[in-house]
Amino acid sequence: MMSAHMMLWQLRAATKGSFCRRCYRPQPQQGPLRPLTWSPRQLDRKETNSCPSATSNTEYPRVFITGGLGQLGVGLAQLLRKHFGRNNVILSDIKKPPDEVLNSGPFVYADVLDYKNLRELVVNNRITWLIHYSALLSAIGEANVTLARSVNITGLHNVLDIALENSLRLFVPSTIGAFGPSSPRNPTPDLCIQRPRTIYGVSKVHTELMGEYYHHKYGLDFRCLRYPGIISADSEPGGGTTDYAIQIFHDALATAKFTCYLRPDTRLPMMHVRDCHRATLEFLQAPAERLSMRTYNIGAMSFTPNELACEIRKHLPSFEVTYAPDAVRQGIADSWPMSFDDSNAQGDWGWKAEFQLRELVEDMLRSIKEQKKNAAVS
Ligand SMILES: NC(=O)c1ccc[n+]([C@@H]2O[C@H](COP(=O)([O-])OP(=O)(O)OC[C@H]3O[C@@H](n4cnc5c(N)ncnc54)[C@H](O)[C@@H]3O)[C@@H](O)[C@H]2O)c1
Ligand SMILES: C[C@@H](O)[C@H](N)C(=O)O
Repeated sequence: MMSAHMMLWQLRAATKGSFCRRCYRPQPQQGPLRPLTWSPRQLDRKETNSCPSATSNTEYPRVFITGGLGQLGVGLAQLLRKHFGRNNVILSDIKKPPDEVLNSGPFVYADVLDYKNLRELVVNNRITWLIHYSALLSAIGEANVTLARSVNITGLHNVLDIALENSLRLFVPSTIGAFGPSSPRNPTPDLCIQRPRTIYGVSKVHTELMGEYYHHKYGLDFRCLRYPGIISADSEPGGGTTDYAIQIFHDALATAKFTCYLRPDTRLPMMHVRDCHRATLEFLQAPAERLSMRTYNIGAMSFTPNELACEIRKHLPSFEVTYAPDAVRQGIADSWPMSFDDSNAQGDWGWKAEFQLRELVEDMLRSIKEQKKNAAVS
């Protein structure tokens, strides 16, 4: 049985092209829309799950972030709230939020494997943009393939269906990990062979292809950026291969010693977290006609552990690094791009990173020192 809302959506999509998410006026068609043939999932319980802010300003997008308590979600929510208003950005996760997150704006529990709950949240909070951050990253995914397959693939299917049914703009990040040993590695272009050897990479190629398929078949406004390794001072990394490039700063300041699980010459693309958040916002705001693709590489810099250590030594001359490569993470890193070609993102929607290695190191050391000082005071 098809819900009335879904039938209406199908009828509109089939007969008139896509519609404005707020006023339902017809919009220029972005791709060939065809009648749907699959059975939508049904809503069979009362929808009560809404945030107190569900009736706030409708001029701005209403944003919902899944997996928002990881390394990237809180910072992105902060930036989006500056632009769209505190109550127009709802963070969600399956973890308990710290006080400062609860006090900074709406937060709700949402498991991306619970389709009905997620749909209820999207409907009751009149969401227009969905940012899907829930995932198990590369190293932790290899340690738990079944869970990674479930969260990264089944979770994505739920999100895709909900985005389609509710005409959302859907952003899902991909990664340098979506490439593999047979991809060109230096630099890696947007379009090339992708045969990753991790469940994380496989799930992200699946994301890219499913999102693009829904875009071309049904007109879903799917947008995807392949992030490099993201470096941030104020949040813990979530079990990736690029995490060394965060831990190194904490250890450098704490003990002036660091043991690196990658070889000194392992080159990987990296990006400062503020560039990552800005890229995400700019890409989400880019007019559809400027996007010649739906999945873009974004780049900033590329360095090895040895180059990073040398840059840190300019500030902390006694800093020592020893190398003890870990077979799993070294194997993953050796199969990933060494640098990213992001010329399409630059040309289509004006992407340009602000942080290079020097600025990144200065900012990380300053931010961590400041955190330590604040912690000592409180
Ligand atoms: N951090 C990076 O360097 C990086 C690089 C490339 C791409 N990305 C992508 O960006 C996104 C965010 O990355 P991150 O570093 O914040 O990840 P993270 O691992 O730090 O956070 C992921 C979050 O997902 C949540 N989660 C797990 N299972 C869930 C479920 N069933 N339902 C809802 N939430 C669930 C976790 O609790 C966690 O808070 C991911 O999709 C990741 O693949 C990150
Ligand atoms: C690169 C990225 O996807 C993540 N930081 C990882 O290493 O798994």
